[in-house]
Amino acid sequence: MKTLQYFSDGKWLDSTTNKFMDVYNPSTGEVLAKAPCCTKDEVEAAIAAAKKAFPAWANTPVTRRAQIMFKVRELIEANLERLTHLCAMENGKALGDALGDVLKAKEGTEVASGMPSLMMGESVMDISTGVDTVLYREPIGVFAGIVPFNFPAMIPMGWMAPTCIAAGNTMVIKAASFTPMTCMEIAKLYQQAGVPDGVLNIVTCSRNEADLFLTHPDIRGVSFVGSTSVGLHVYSKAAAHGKRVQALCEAKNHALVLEDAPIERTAAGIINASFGCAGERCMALPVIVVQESIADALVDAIVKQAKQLKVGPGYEKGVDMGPVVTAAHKKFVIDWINKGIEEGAKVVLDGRNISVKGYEGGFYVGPTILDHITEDMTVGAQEIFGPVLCIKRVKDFDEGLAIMNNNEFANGSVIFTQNGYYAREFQKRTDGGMVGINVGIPVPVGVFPFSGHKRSFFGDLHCLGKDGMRFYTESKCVTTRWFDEHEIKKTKVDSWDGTI
Ligand SMILES: NC(=O)c1ccc[n+]([C@@H]2O[C@H](COP(=O)([O-])OP(=O)(O)OC[C@H]3O[C@@H](n4cnc5c(N)ncnc54)[C@H](O)[C@@H]3O)[C@@H](O)[C@H]2O)c1
Repeated sequence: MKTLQYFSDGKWLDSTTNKFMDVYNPSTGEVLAKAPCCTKDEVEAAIAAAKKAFPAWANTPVTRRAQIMFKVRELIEANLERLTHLCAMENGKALGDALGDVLKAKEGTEVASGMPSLMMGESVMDISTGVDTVLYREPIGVFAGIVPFNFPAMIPMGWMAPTCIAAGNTMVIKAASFTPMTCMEIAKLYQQAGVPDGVLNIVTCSRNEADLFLTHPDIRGVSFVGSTSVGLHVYSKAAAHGKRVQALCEAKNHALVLEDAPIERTAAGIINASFGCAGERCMALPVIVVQESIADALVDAIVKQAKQLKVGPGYEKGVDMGPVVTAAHKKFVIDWINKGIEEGAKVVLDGRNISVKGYEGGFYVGPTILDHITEDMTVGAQEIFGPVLCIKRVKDFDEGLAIMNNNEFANGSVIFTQNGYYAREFQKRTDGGMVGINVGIPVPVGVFPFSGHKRSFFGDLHCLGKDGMRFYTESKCVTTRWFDEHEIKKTKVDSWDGTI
């Protein structure tokens, strides 16, 4: 078992604390590593290192910063297999899902390599007065990143660090306590690529120490991804201390399936979206709203395909679905299934008692499908973050859409139909921020913002794309009057004769 170090001011350090957090291998239930609970002093020292590194990094030409980011991209590419295995090992997700996670970290660095054009300013010249106005964007200072366990590569090292750093800021990331290792391995690649000491720092710590980011005077902004309750706390506390904040939070994404949707293809899209990453992703599809006329046929097809999924250790070839992240989360998911049954759901596939031979200690929950979910059942409304699919039956498009929008979260929403009119109506009227048409998951693309709505997001600027770049920079507007070259025409108000 490995004792992890934290990364501060370009050095990998042992924490002085004697408190550690267990990092499990969820596929076996064994402890894989111990992550330090960094002390308040250690977190403060990482913030101080980021502050010290900021002026030189901000003054490094943006083209040079972009070059370094491209080097990081090449190193991620060269280490793809190793990082994918590590991600599958610490998180439990299947290799294909882990590869997707790491590839998204690579994509983030690719987009950040285009920072010179992303940060390009604007100018306005007023010939009559000889005044030019130039708007440009500049880095802000030290940012904090607070990340969840479910995408150990993509979120810290694809959504946060590349844009933040390429824009000229410095950053301290609080890695997820359950899954800090992939993030740390990618941080080593940043170092290898030439990111100077102190520009990127990674700590692992408890909530109390992480809370320091929200009030510390040297932290200018906070990027948070996690649950809605913590997100609201982070958003309100950090904003009250004058920081810019983006908080990406929970989801209960629904898919509407209309009666003209091809059953087998739709079921395959749903299987991937609902059970990929064992349901532990914010774009997962935990609720299907299906038109009554095809409901039985669709449920049969989903159940048939779900039964074929191979559940096992994420890092083994041929496995479709790994375990959930911890024993406590397994219990949470099973408690929700039980609650759904108490509320009146009909279990058509039950994953509560699954056992994987040779891996009996792993945190497995098999694919579970609950049918006949109605609007009064909380199981169909609250985030479970596990492989649990709820089926709601409706008579038509309007009823389905109304049910989907009657949801406190609005991260993503999807429709399966061949009818162009309904597809268009859906994109206009759905509350979801990320919308899919005939795809199970509207995948975030690095050049566009990733935009949840309602209680799935708090803040003004989303992550990724131009919004991400704007979050990590502030604009400066410079007005210049060229006295030597232009005669200044003054408007004489007292000479106005009243004619309009
Ligand atoms: N909307 C999105 O894009 C998106 C993406 C991925 C995950 N998520 C959400 O993340 C959640 C799962 O992740 P989780 O269980 O790690 O979430 P969580 O809210 O428990 O923790 C998120 C992070 O916040 C830290 N934290 C907790 N209390 C804190 C405090 N008081 N001050 C500062 N930091 C604190 C945690 O240590 C962790 O690093 C799910 O709800 C999921 O929907 C959302």
